[in-house]
Amino acid sequence: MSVPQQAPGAAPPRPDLGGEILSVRNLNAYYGQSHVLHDVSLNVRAGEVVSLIGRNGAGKTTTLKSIMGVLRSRTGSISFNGRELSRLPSHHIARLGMAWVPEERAILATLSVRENLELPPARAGGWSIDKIYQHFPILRERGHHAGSKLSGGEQQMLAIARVLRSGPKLLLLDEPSEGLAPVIVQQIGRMLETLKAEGMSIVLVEQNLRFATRLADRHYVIVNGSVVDEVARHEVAAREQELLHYLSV
Ligand SMILES: Nc1ncnc2c1ncn2[C@@H]1O[C@H](COP(=O)(O)OP(=O)(O)OP(=O)(O)O)[C@@H](O)[C@H]1O
Repeated sequence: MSVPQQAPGAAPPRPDLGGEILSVRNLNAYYGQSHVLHDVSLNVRAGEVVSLIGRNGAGKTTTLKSIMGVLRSRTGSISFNGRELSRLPSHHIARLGMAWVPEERAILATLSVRENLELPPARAGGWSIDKIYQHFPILRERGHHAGSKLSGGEQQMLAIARVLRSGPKLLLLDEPSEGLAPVIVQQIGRMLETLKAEGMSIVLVEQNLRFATRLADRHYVIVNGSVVDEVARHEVAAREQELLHYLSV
């Protein structure tokens, strides 16, 4: 697999990025006695797309779950818009403007696309259904189809669109390209590019390097529960082999 070519050092830093929206410091996380994350530190600026890349079992999903408060057995500091989250339950964290789209997508199979979109309570700043349909017309076309009748890619789009209803400031996306055909992966990529253009901040967990490098401004490499490297977008081409090595089994 090759990644998009960029001249090393050529990409300008994004002057449009805001201040730090998420700051994770020395995060340690546990499943029972099992110590899975070791002093993970990372940060995200407003409007930035940051990827977490690494092999199966590296700790990417656990990092998202810990940030979102779904996994409570953790230590360290997680600051979101300057607010410390590490003692808050996940529903409180969601109300502060963070949204998690898990790998399993969790859309409701018996409800239609529209009903799935109507289910989350619309909050101030949340996307209206019209805005969602305008940006992602495939969901309008499928509006009356049951969740179970959607393709994997459409389910993924619906799962992402649904969380926009609550007006999140930061999206945590767990392997949105997982299990999808290349042409569908491109559709999801376009959807995320649209969100990026709208100024959304995103943490993207990926094993698909091509997909991650297309979207992300920076990459954190996770190996055995630790962040071992950080690679900026403009360094990707020069460090492609290293990145591929991190992901190879
Ligand atoms: N519920 C759980 N109970 C115990 N151990 C777990 C649990 N979930 C994950 N683990 C272990 O924690 C480690 C990190 O898993 P995690 O799911 O975060 O990895 P990942 O990088 O997201 O990889 P994948 O793409 O396979 O999900 C792995 O060793 C995994 O076996």
